Amino acid sequence: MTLLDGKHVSEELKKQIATEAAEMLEKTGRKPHLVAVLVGNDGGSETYVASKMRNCEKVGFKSSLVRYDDTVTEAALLSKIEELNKDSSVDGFIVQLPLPKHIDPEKVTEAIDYRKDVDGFHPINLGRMQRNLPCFLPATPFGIMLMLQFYGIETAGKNCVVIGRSNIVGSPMSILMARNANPGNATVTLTHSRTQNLKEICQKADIIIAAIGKKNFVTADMVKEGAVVIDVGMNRETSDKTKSGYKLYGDVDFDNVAPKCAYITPVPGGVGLMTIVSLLRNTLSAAKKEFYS
Ligand SMILES: NC(=O)C1=CN([C@@H]2O[C@H](COP(=O)(O)OP(=O)(O)OC[C@H]3O[C@@H](n4cnc5c(N)ncnc54)[C@H](OP(=O)(O)O)[C@@H]3O)[C@@H](O)[C@H]2O)C=CC1
Ligand SMILES: Nc1nc(=O)c2c([nH]1)NC[C@@H]1CN(c3ccc(C(=O)N[C@@H](CCC(=O)O)C(=O)O)cc3)C=[N+]21
Repeated sequence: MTLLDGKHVSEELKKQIATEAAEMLEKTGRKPHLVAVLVGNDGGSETYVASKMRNCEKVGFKSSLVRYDDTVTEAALLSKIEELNKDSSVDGFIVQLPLPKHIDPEKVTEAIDYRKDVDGFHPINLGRMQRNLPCFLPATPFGIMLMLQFYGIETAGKNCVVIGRSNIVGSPMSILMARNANPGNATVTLTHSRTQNLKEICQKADIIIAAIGKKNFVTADMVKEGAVVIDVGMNRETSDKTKSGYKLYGDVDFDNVAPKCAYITPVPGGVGLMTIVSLLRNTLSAAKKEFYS
């Protein structure tokens, strides 16, 4: 069993990003600039956004945080997005999800200029991804592709089962794995809460990508010997044994599944770190106008 080490891979990819950012500064006098919009004070979101900002500094980007109380109106948020769309000092921005119930995430996503949509959630980026056209790829699925590529894991012709069909992880993941590209060219089954016989479907999988949001959902009896298991889950439980006051669990019963796997990602230290590096990659691409002028 080989552990897919998100810490190692993300550090390697960040070196390359830092080099390119330094070259850009040299040539243009500008740093790539990412803005994160955070509404409310959800513990997970606070941690992830803080980590995104910290990583920007590490690779020589400028980063700014725009904070709102969870009582902010949808109109006020949309008007901020309009302002960020027009601000030429901002290369890319993200609105951290989830949003409070009174704000429609679909409206917010579509309001973002697709040329600054470094999360890759806008329908234009989604459609361009499906067509294999240059675009911002959604950070988590992109990070998983980078991880597979780094370890030279063969995906062509493999049976890939994605569990979960969210807009930000499962659905785009299934598109990327099925695309005629490398990595890609897998035979993909996209499963969700209405799927029947999930266990039997998983048992046939060469690659399982779990994005459900439930601790220990993927158990050893679902996994075939020699499978590749990618665990996207970030389930936080309070704990008095850790400094942070919480402990993170993936969606996979790691202790029992890992011995059967050819490759597996740990949580923490796996996909989450790749998500952040992908966001940095997209921000650099935005600053360089690699996809859109
Ligand atoms: N590591 C990272 O960078 C990231 C981690 N995450 C984490 O990944 C997990 C998933 O996130 P996200 O995609 O946003 O989650 P969502 O809650 O949006 O989606 C969960 C999906 O799982 C499906 N599901 C729920 N129960 C079952 C079941 N019993 N059997 C089969 N499928 C089921 C749902 O089906 P249905 O559609 O039918 O409801 C849904 O499609 C979370 O733990 C989240 O914190 C998320 C983003 C990035
Ligand atoms: N607009 C938007 N874009 C996102 O990309 C987005 C989002 N909303 N909402 C929530 C999910 C979740 N997500 C993670 C990012 C980093 C880690 C991460 O860094 N994880 C570390 C540990 C973090 C910790 O210690 O708590 C790890 O796995 O090692 C996890 C999860 C991005 N998301």
